Amino acid sequence: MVNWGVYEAYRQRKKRLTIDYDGLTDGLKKGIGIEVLTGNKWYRVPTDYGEKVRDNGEPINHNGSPPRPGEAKEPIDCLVVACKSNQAFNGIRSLKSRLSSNSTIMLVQNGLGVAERLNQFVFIDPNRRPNYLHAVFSHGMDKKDMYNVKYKTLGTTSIAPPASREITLAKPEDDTSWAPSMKYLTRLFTLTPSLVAFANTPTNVLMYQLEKLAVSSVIDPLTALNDCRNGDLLYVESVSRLMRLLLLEISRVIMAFPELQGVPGLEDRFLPERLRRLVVAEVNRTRKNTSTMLHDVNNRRGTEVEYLNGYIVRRGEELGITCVINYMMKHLIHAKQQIYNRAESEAIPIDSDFEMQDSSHLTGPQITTSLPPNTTKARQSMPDSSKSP
Ligand SMILES: CC(C)(CO)[C@@H](O)C(=O)[O-]
Repeated sequence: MVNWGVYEAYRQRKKRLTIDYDGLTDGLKKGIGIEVLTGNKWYRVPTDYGEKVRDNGEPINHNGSPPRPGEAKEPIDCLVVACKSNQAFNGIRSLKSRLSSNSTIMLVQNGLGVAERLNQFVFIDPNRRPNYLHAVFSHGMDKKDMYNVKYKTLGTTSIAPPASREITLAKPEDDTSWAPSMKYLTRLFTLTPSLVAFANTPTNVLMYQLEKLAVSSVIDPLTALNDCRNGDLLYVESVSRLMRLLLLEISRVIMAFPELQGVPGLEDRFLPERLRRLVVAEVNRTRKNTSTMLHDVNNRRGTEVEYLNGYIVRRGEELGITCVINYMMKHLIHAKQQIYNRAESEAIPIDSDFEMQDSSHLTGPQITTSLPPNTTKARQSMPDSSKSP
């Protein structure tokens, strides 16, 4: 958990994580080991920590020495990271000393480019780098509160290692080079019925991820900039025009990806018009919702924009394709955050340790932690995304 406030909310909820399936609640009550992040260190929380009574009402006698959290240092074999891309980068960075070339990190995000940036800035030595798996989740869920989700529509979980950027047309995709922790994690997922998980090919998983990225790269910044619900984007002529321009660039970049060359049906699948239909379907499906980027901007948190539009801009640059509309979107989001922060520079609510540790320039405006408790100050955001974290 990313701070003690999050742990306290979990404790108040009687340590229950619940999934609501059509009114039937599946509560997971016990046996979950919890670690909490504080000052860039993870602490393992003893089961009785902060408790005076057991679940059955019996008082707990700590014999004068209540259990205290100790720093968690054990190596991690398998790590599943299902938070937003900017948080994933910072969270994994804080676990660096516990991850090795025997570990596997499963990344489950709408944004792309987390593994690349981890390799560039955190796991710089290729021989000591953990393995990665990507997972794409298509189950429909609604978050009711922090520990309670409602399961809405059946989907699947598709898993694969990252696709290679080298052109490997004739090379079959096999698992002979998979580390034991990659095989273990994949088996664990595929043997869990409710996840409907299966091992897929790297290119198939990448294409699912790119569809999600295209959809989020349109809906998230447009709703965050217009401060509106997803459904408000429909039937607005100026929005439709912007949507088409964004998707023209996104489609062009994706079709030039070296790792997708030769994939049958690529041109049809990533045609701007097909992507537009995906966006409109998602806007309709989530029309009453506010997007995560709008939430983040309004709550003065870092956003995923560098892993959505920013990813397209960076991949476009590598391929010689200039993406001015996506570049403008990401800078409009950064600008909005910087303007908010400057206006409130003496009173930014700090919402979590996680964000405070987010020293990444990727997430826009930053908050310094070296000030006295009641004084906060806007951090300067770096002018561009692609230098150092
Ligand atoms: C807009 C969205 C619903 C697309 O799936 C998602 O990216 C979100 O909530 O930000």
